[in-house]
Amino acid sequence: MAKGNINVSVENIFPLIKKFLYSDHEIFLRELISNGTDATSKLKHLIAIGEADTELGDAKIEVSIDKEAKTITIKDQGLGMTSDEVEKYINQIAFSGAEEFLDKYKDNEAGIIGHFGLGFYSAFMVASKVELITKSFKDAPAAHWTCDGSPEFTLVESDKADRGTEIILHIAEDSLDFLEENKIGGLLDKYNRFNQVPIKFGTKEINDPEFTPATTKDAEGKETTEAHKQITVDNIINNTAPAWTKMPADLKEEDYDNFYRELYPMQFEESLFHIHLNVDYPFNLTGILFFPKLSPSMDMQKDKIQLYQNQVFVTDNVEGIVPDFLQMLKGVIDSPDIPLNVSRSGLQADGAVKKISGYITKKVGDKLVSLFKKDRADFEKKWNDIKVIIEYGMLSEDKFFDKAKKFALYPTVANSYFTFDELLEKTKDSQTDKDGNHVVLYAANKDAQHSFIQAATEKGYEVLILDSPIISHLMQKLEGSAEKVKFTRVDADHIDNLIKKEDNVISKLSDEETTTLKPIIEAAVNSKTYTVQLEAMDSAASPFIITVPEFMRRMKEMQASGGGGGMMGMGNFPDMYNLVVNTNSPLVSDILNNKDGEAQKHLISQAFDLAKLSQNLLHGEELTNFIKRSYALIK
Ligand SMILES: Nc1ncnc2c1ncn2[C@@H]1O[C@H](COP(=O)(O)OP(=O)(O)OP(=O)(O)O)[C@@H](O)[C@H]1O
Repeated sequence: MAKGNINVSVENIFPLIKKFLYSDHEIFLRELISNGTDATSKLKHLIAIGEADTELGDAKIEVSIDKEAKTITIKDQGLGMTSDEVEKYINQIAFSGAEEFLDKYKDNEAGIIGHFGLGFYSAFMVASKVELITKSFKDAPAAHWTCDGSPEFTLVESDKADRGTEIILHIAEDSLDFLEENKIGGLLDKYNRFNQVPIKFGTKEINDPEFTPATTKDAEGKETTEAHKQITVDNIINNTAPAWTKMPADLKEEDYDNFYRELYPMQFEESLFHIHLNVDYPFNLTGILFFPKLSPSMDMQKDKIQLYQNQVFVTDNVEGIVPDFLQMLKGVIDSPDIPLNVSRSGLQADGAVKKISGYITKKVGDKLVSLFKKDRADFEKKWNDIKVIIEYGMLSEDKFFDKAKKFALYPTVANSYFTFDELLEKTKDSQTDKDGNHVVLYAANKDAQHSFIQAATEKGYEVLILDSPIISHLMQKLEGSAEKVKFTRVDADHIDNLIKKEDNVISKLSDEETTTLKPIIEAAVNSKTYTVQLEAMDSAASPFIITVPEFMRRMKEMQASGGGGGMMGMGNFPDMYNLVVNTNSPLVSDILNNKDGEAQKHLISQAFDLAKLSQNLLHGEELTNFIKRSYALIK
């Protein structure tokens, strides 16, 4: 029997391991299963190259719980270890590996991604004693290593006859909850549901596939079918060949749908489309990303992109790996090239990670281009569900902005969908004002801005419907990308002022009359919020129109949705409106010519309230007064 000290220089590693992030004790299982998986893959490789004279069989990893003995056992059928190898790999390599990991971890507590790399010694997070019984595929006696959490260990021969390694964890008193089947089942499902080697966790009853229940008829012709024969089989908890590990050419549309359902069993909406990632140079990455159907009631944070490493779950926090705007996607990425023992900030500096992030952005862009080209009608149908992600991407990544010009859509109130270039082409002649500004008209809400939309469409203008929260930032960017293009919301002014043409409307009122009228209206309106503006417009247009100056509104919106670009302090600026009075409207002439001061005031108030009403600005006492006044008028 051998006894020894693992490493005299660091006696305190065990208490350190135990103290290691309390909530992450669960990773011990993933680490030990990964070792079993590696041991199985290595053996497979050795057999393949003729260096191991043995059969792999249907090698699996078995996880079992013994509540009475208070143990959890993880048993593999991999290459095993000789006694000398235990000495080398467990006492020296694994130990110094754990030591190194903890050393890094100490300085970098919460930042480490997925806490990979602690390895074999993570067993001591939950166990007070660990036994390792192993038999190598080589012709050598089995070895039995025991360690009770002190740096001392024992190593003796064992009579284990079958190849592979068995780790027996004697669960510590403070970790007994790990002896619950549900707990272990949950962890297997979280970390290992796509493990490369099958994992057996108990058994289950299934209908015997070899057996066909017989149906018999009695004298009256009533049919009875006998019960199905049940058999007990291994409960294999994982799918060893998930869709993302296959070649895109080998998968059909329904395979992707099935995988989406497998990944998110609680998600009842189908995904809109998928992007299969598959690259092996200059880095290794596979995965499938899904564009989810975003519905406002859905908890967007719930089903996130999952990061795997060689089919083992690491984390669903892909910050720093996947560009921000794509974090609303779902699916899986699997890459052995993402360093996990660094902090999040360390990730950003990593060359491979930067390339990965760039590659994902490019693939998503390419896929969108091809979907758009392949079936534009279908793309238009999906636009509402994907626009937020794309608009966010256009704002945050310049390369994506350039690519998105090919497929980003701008829907109109009449349900046409234009690309930006198509829109500019279509409206170039009609919507360019006398100063050469190409005015892109848009509305944020079809109902609220109804009268303005109508006025614009009657003139034959195209009005876009742009209602995303970040759209004001995007408009700013689009304006910057095209010369003399100006976005203007339809209610920013009277339509004739939004796109000013050469033909000036002649005012029915003389300058003198206008000068007389202005203070009369200002006195009746009596509000600092409204700036009265008298303008000669089409006589059929409304007499009073309330407008929100484009610049002011957009700055406020940009500030509200964050992301910079807004003017300092604009967010707190009070609402300001223009009250545009159409001096060519017959009603305005009536107001001017009415010599009864009270009646004149009444007319102004009534017209002003109607203008407010059309902008949904009439509330409370003002609304009550308006209704009373209106009834009085029709009496
Ligand atoms: N189940 C096992 N079967 C065979 N060898 C094993 C097994 N578990 C551990 N080993 C050996 O012990 C070594 C150290 O294991 P440990 O888990 O500490 O680190 P690792 O697996 O090399 O790396 P990582 O830090 O990523 O886990 C392994 O490299 C392997 O040689």
